[in-house]
Amino acid sequence: MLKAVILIGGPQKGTRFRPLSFEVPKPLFPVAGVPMIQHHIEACAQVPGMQEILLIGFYQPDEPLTQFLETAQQEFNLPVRYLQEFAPLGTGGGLYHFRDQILAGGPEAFFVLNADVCSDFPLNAMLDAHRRQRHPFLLLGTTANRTQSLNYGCIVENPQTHEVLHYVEKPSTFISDIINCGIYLFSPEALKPLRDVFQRNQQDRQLEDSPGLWPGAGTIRLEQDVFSALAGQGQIYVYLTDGIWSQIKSAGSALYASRLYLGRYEFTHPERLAKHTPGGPQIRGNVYIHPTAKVAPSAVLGPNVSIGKGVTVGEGVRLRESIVLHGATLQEHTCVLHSIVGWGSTVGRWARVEGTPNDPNPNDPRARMDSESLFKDGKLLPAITILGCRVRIPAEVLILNSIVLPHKELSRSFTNQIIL
Ligand SMILES: Nc1nc2c(ncn2[C@@H]2O[C@H](COP(=O)(O)OP(=O)(O)O[C@H]3O[C@H](CO)[C@@H](O)[C@H](O)[C@@H]3O)[C@@H](O)[C@H]2O)c(=O)[nH]1
Repeated sequence: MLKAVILIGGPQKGTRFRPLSFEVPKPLFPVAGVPMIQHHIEACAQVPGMQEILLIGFYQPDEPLTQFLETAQQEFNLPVRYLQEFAPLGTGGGLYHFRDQILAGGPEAFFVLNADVCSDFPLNAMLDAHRRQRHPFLLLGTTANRTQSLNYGCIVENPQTHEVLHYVEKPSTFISDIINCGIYLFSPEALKPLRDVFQRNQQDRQLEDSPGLWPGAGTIRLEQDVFSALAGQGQIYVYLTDGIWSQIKSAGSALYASRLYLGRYEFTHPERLAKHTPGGPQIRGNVYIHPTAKVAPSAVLGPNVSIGKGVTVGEGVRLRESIVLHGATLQEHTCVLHSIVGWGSTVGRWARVEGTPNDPNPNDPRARMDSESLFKDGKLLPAITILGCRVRIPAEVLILNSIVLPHKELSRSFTNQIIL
C-alpha cells in the first residue's frame, strides 16, 4: 500500500506569482485547464496500490480548497485530505508533525511532491527503483545548466550506484548539474531522521532559551537538515529523469508549464485537446477549451492556449501562447499573445494584449525556466503580460509587457509597466 503527500505551502509563499495568487491559492491555479496540483493527483492515482493522498500546507481550508478536495475525491475515487499546519513548518516539519496520519494503515512507502513543479511524474519507475533497493530516501533528479543549477538543490551522485554523495541546497558556486526535482519517494524509516532533527531543534531552543528565534518549534528543512546531513551515508539515492520538468514559481513559468502539459495531453488526455470542427474556431496546435466557454467560429486559437470556464471569445479574435481564466471576455478582433488574462477581465474590441516569452533557451537542452526577479537595475524586465482579475481593457489599445493589478479600468495603452 502506498500514499502520497503534496506540499502545498501557504499564503505568504507564492509572492512571485502575484497578482494571480490574490484570487486563488497558487496550488489551485489552472495549468493546462486544470488546477496545478490536479496533475500531481492524477499521476499519484495511477500508481497501483495508492491508498490516500494528503495535502499538507498552511492555507486556511477555504471554499476553493474544500471544493477542490471534494471534486478530486469523487473523480479519483480516493481519499484526498488536507492537513493544515498550525504554522509554516518548512518542507519537512509537516511530514514529521503528521507522521501518524501518513503512516496510518502501514504504507510500504510514500511519495512526497512539491506542489509548484510541473512534471510527467515518473512515479512507477521511481517505485520500481525503490523496490529493488529499499533505501529510505529516493529523490527524482534532472539536469540544469551550470548557472541555473544554483537556483535548485544540487546533487552529486555516485554514477554507478546513484547514491547521493553530496547535497547542497541552492549553492553559491557550481556543485553539480544534477538538480533536485522536488519529487521524492520515502520509506517509513525516512521519518526517523526527521524525528532526530526535530528533537535536536527542540534541545537547541531550550539551550538558547530564545523562543522567538528561527528555527521555529517544528520547522524542518528537508533539504538542508536531512538531505545535506545524510548524504554519503548510504541512505539517499537519486533517480534521474530526462522527462518534462519545470518549476512553477512565476506567472511566466505557469504559461510554460501549461505548454508542457498540453503537449503531454496528446498521450495522457487526448479528450482535453480541442479539435478543429467544421463551423468551429480554427485550432492550431495544442489548445484546451473548457466545455462551457463560448468561442466564435472565426477565432483562431493556438498553439498553447488554455481557455477557462465561461470565457467568451468574440469573432476574429487571435489567441496564442496564453491562458484565459474563468469568466473573461475577449471582444471581437482582440489579439492576445504570451499573456494571462485574469478571472472576469474584459479586453475591448481590436485591443492587443501582448507579452514577451522568457522561455528556456531552446538551443540548450539543459536550460530551465528562469523564474527570477521581475526587475533588473530598477527596470521591469520584458515578460509575459498579466491582467489581474476583473481588469477592463478599452477598445483599440495596446498593453505590452505589463502587469495590471486586479480591478483596474484602463483608459489608454501601456508598455513595460506595472499598473497598480
Ligand atoms: N506544507 C508546507 N509546505 C511548504 C512549506 N514551505 C514550502 N512548502 C512547499 O514546499 C515546496 C518547496 O518550496 P520552497 O521552500 O519554496 O523551495 P523551492 O525554492 O521551490 O526549492 C525546492 O524545490 C526545488 C524544485 O522545484 C528543489 O530543487 C529544491 O531543492 C527545493 O526542494 C513548495 O511546493 C512549497 O509550497 C511549509 O512551511 N509547509
